[in-house]
Amino acid sequence: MGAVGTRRARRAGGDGPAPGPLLRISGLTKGFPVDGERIQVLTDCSLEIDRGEVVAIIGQSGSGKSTLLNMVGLLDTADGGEHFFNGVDVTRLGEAGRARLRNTGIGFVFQSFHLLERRTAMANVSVPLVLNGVPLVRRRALARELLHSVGLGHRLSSKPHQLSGGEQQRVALARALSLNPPLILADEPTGALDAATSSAVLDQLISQARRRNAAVVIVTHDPLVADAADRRITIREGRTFEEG
Ligand SMILES: Nc1ncnc2c1ncn2[C@@H]1O[C@H](COP(=O)(O)OP(=O)(O)OP(=O)(O)O)[C@@H](O)[C@H]1O
Repeated sequence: MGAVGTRRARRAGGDGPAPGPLLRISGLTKGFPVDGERIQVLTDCSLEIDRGEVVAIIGQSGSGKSTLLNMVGLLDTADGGEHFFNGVDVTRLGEAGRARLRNTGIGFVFQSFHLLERRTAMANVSVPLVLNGVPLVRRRALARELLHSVGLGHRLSSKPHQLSGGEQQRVALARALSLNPPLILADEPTGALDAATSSAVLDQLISQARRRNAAVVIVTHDPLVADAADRRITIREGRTFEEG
C-alpha cells in the first residue's frame, strides 16, 4: 500500500472520522467453490451504516450472514461490488492494507469468546494494545479502565476458566473496545449465554458502543437481540432487505 493508503488506513483507527457513512457496501457478491462448482451465496448486498448506529443482520441459517460479516470485518474479500470503510475503498487494498485497517478500525466479539485460556483478563484485553505497540504503563492503565467499565474491575487477574460465560464475553467486549474502533462486529454474541446474562451483555455492548459513538453490527438469530438494534437487515436469497 502506498502513502495515501497508509494515511487512510491510519484514519480508521483514531485520526478522526472521514466524511460520509462509516460503512458503505453496494452490489456486493460472494460465492465459494464447492465440488468443482461455484455456489453463489451473496448476489446483491448493500449496507450503509453511520457512526453510532446499531444494526442487526438476521436471516435463515445458511443465508449468508456470517459470510457478509466476514467481508464487513475485512476477514474475507468479495467477488464484486463496492465496499468503503471510513472513506477507504477496501477493494483497492491488498491483504496487508486490509489487516492494518481491520486491526485499528474494527473490534470483534464472537459467540465463543475467543479468549486466550492461560492468560488473565488484563492480558486478554491487552492483546490488541500489545499488537499496536501501546507502551506497558499505558496498556495496563487502559486494560484496567476497560475492565472496570464492563463491571469486571474486581476480576483483573482471573483467567477465562475462572469466569462465567457472561463475564468472559465482557472481557471479550473490553478487548474489542481497547483500540476504540469506530466499528464493532458481533457474531451471535449472546448465543452461548442464558436469557438474563444475554440481556446484560447486550446492554453492555450497546451502551459501550454508544458512549464511544461506535457502530455495531450484530449477526443474530435471537429476536430480542434484533429488537435492541436501531435497524434490522435481513438476508434472503443472497440479497439484503431493510426491515420496516
Ligand atoms: N468457505 C466456504 N466454502 C464453501 N461454502 C461456504 C464457505 N463459507 C460459507 N459457505 C456456505 O455459504 C452459505 C452461507 O453460510 P454462512 O455461514 O454465511 O450462513 P449464516 O447465515 O451465517 O448461517 P448460520 O445462521 O447457520 O450461522 C452456506 O451454505 C455455507 O455452507
